[in-house]
Amino acid sequence: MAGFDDLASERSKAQFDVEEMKVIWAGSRHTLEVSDRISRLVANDPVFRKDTRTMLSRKDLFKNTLRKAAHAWKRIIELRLSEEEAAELRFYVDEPAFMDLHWGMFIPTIKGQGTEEQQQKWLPLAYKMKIIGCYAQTELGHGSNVQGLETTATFDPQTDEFIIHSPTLTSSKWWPGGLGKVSTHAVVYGRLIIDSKDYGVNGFIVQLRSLDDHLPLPGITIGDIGMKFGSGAYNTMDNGVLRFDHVRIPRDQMLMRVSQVTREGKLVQSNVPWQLVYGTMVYVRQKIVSDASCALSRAVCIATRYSAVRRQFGLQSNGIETQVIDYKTQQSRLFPLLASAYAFRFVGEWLKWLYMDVNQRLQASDFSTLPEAHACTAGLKSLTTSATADGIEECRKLCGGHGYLCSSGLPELFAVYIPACTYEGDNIVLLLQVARFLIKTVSQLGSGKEPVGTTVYMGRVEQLMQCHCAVQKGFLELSADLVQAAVAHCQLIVVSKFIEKLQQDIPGKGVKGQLEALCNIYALFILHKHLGDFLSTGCITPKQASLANAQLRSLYSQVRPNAIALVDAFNYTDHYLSSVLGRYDGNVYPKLYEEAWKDPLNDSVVPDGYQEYIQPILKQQLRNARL
Ligand SMILES: CC/C=C/C/C=C\C/C=C\CCCC(=O)SCCNC(=O)CCNC(=O)[C@H](O)C(C)(C)COP(=O)(O)OP(=O)(O)OC[C@H]1O[C@@H](n2cnc3c(N)ncnc32)[C@H](O)[C@@H]1OP(=O)(O)O
Ligand SMILES: Cc1cc2nc3c(=O)[nH]c(=O)nc-3n(C[C@H](O)[C@H](O)[C@H](O)COP(=O)(O)OP(=O)(O)OC[C@H]3O[C@@H](n4cnc5c(N)ncnc54)[C@H](O)[C@@H]3O)c2cc1C
Repeated sequence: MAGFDDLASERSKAQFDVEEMKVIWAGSRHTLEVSDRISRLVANDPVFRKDTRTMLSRKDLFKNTLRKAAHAWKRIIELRLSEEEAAELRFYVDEPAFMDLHWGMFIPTIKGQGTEEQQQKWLPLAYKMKIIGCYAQTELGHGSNVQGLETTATFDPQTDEFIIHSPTLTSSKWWPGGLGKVSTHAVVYGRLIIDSKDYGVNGFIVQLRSLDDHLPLPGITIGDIGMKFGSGAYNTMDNGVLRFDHVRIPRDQMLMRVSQVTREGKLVQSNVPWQLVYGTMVYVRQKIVSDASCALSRAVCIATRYSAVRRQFGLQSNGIETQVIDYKTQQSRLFPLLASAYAFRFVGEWLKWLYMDVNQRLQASDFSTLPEAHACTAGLKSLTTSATADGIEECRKLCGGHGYLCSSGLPELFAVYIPACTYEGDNIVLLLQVARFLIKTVSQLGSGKEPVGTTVYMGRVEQLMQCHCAVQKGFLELSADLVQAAVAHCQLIVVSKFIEKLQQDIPGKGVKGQLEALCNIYALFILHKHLGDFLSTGCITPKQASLANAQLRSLYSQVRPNAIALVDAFNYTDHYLSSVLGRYDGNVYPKLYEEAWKDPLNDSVVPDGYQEYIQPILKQQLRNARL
């Protein structure tokens, strides 16, 4: 059978130790063991099947998601899974759901923005899921511009309460995941008003639904915002709308780590920067970068395996056609994506470290690295999600016609992934934040303040001072170019972190060599993509450009025999991939054929509607009627 033989033969060609590469990909032997065990647990549990997801109505789809979430929670309790194992389980269930926001944003917000007392009160309830929370920041009228939010939280000194109110239609909370149908509580961002004075945006814990019958509490209007892009995909999530009509909450439900409101209605600022109100976004952006490597590697795994199974043209001496993976054009589209998946993995690892480091410093009242952490998380979130969204679509095209079938797994992966370019900060808005950070750094050159961390190279580039003068003309006017500069800065971080990874001790036969090849492919591909910029700025000569392209072609040949093993190293189960084209065993054609017959349209041989709409045409009744 073609697929079986092809992938088995590909695996036998690998020039490196795949098991050791799995450890590198996972981050450690321990993480590999956990993710391997939990992914198999999910794959073998029939409740977590996802093969009919794209065919269900929204209501059935959503109910099925609730069933899976409840089952996941039951298994987590029964098996006494650790926090790490539970997170892996939710990851491999692979279905966006209210749980993501509860664990991924509600809990981290209370941890990051709540006082010790508030954490003690709310976290045990949230950890035991006695309450379910979401993150209600975005409104109908404002998402990117957080300081433009209109929801108000007015302090009432008479009752020692805040009155949460939606004064306009555009102040309706709009988008929060988990809000529409499930959450009992939310962290709501609104304008803090004391004695008619507006103190800007802060977070408040607000109960939304009764813990007895799940009905909205008085003064609260709540619902789902409707179908989103694609079938299945992000429609498993109840993104919601929420309006408040003078809803009262106790004063101690304002998250008070950054600033406190006293019983007398006095605002007291802590010594922490006010930007910590934005802290959850930094945390989630960091997480999104690691997730980008998962989504991209998944698409690349499907496209690489299928490219080795698929044969078109080029009859060889043995009478069989050429595997499409052997075409240089296929390699030049696929291998940079393979390299990007690894690059994003390693930059994600580094970003996780950076985030932990900044958090430790914050505990010790050292706020110096916060601006850099913000710029890195914002910029890398933007770069990696844009590249991943484009990369998934490229993988679909790399799979030809079959890539367009839902059973390839790629349409749903694309539909579920693309909002990552928008949520947690629109990618352009985030790059503008990076640009501001870069300009600020440049403006300080020569003042004796040496650039550090990811901007250390700036101290070595003389022309940057002139750049600063040019930007004085107007940030907005030059913003399209500044966004490009921000992307270039982030690309430099990605490449540097890949190189730093290679400087670590990397055990396993041939593993380091493969990673070096991928790192070079990533760097040279970026150079190739932006050749015009490199040449026009005199950073490289035309001769160097052509050498770089020749080197890239030679690297593709080096990676070719290892391509299947490099995607096997992701260690994905067939359940997680949910793709007929990406099956581990390569048994593509019989399974594609089998899948087609499962479509509900094939339940009957003659379709519903035949008598009303097809037969009259064929019998020419319609035409005769007109004559
Ligand atoms: C576990 C993870 C998984 C979980 C989640 C599960 C599923 C994920 C799926 C979906 C979740 C999606 C959730 C959401 O989308 S939540 C909503 C997210 N919303 C946004 O991202 C809004 C984007 N907008 C902003 O962040 C800000 O409005 C802004 C664009 C940054 C502008 O801020 P603003 O205060 O108006 O103005 P600036 O003058 O630009 O900034 C002032 C000052 O603050 C600094 N700054 C800005 N942001 C931060 C930050 N996050 N941290 C630290 N510092 C920050 C900025 O640099 C500036 O500093 P200066 O020194 O220059 O004054
Ligand atoms: C699937 C999904 C899940 C979400 N989940 C949540 C959630 O759980 N909680 C929550 O609070 N929110 C959530 N959101 C909302 C999300 O965070 C916002 O949609 C996002 O931050 C973008 O904001 P916006 O919609 O206001 O876009 P806009 O800012 O209106 O963007 C529209 C266009 O304007 C451009 N633009 C905006 N400002 C500027 C500028 N200053 N300069 C140049 N161009 C600009 C943008 O680049 C974009 O092209 C979710 C959104 C989605 C799609």
